[in-house]
Amino acid sequence: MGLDLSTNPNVIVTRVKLLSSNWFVLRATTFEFRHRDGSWSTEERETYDRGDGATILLYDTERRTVLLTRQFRFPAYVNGHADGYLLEAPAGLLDDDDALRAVERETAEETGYAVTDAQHLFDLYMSPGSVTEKLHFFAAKFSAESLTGTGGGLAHEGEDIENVELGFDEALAAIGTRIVDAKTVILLQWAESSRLFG
Ligand SMILES: Nc1nc2c(ncn2[C@@H]2O[C@H](COP(=O)(O)OP(=O)(O)O[C@H]3O[C@H](CO)[C@@H](O)[C@H](O)[C@@H]3O)[C@@H](O)[C@H]2O)c(=O)[nH]1
Ligand SMILES: [Mg+2]
Repeated sequence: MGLDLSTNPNVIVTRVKLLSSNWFVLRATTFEFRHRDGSWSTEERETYDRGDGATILLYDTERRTVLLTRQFRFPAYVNGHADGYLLEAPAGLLDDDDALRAVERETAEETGYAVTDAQHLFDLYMSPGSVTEKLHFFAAKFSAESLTGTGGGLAHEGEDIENVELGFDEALAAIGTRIVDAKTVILLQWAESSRLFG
């Protein structure tokens, strides 16, 4: 993957080396890169490819709350987050589904809520220096009537995911302290800037 890239004439991929495919795929790619002054240099970049993902802000405007999840994230733990538990908007990898279907599936798996009317917001690269993933952002209402399952995540994947309903103002105030997950911050700030809660 990568040798066939041709949409940018200033980039010629010459070598793709598979470094790991233990869980997802880590590659080292060598390419010739034409700089703005016309000179060429040889560059190498590692890319971690987990496919794309989708995430969603579940909101209840009447009760003025959002529904987040809490789960253990080893990469955050290893990088200094004391207990490794993060508050996050529900999210997951697309696998073979389109983004809307994937976000409905992940919301059900992780929270137990059935989402049918998700609004697409935008698609963003979350860590473009090293991770290929583009994340598709959505928002949808949730209510007691749409709680149809148990949530919790997939036990056979080792997931143990808890629902955490927070007041919207409390969630906004927690950005940078209790809430340090980028996709979640983006969704909360989208809700604020679009005056979702008035
Ligand atoms: N064995 C094994 N399992 C893994 C590994 N990495 C992840 N998993 C398992 O695979 C599950 C993937 O769950 P998803 O819900 O599909 O993805 P996600 O990790 O929640 O990803 C979402 O959040 C990320 C962080 O914000 C986003 O990067 C991503 O786009 C997506 O939205 C994880 O919960 C974990 O159980 C690994 O290296 N080895
Ligand atoms: Mg997930």
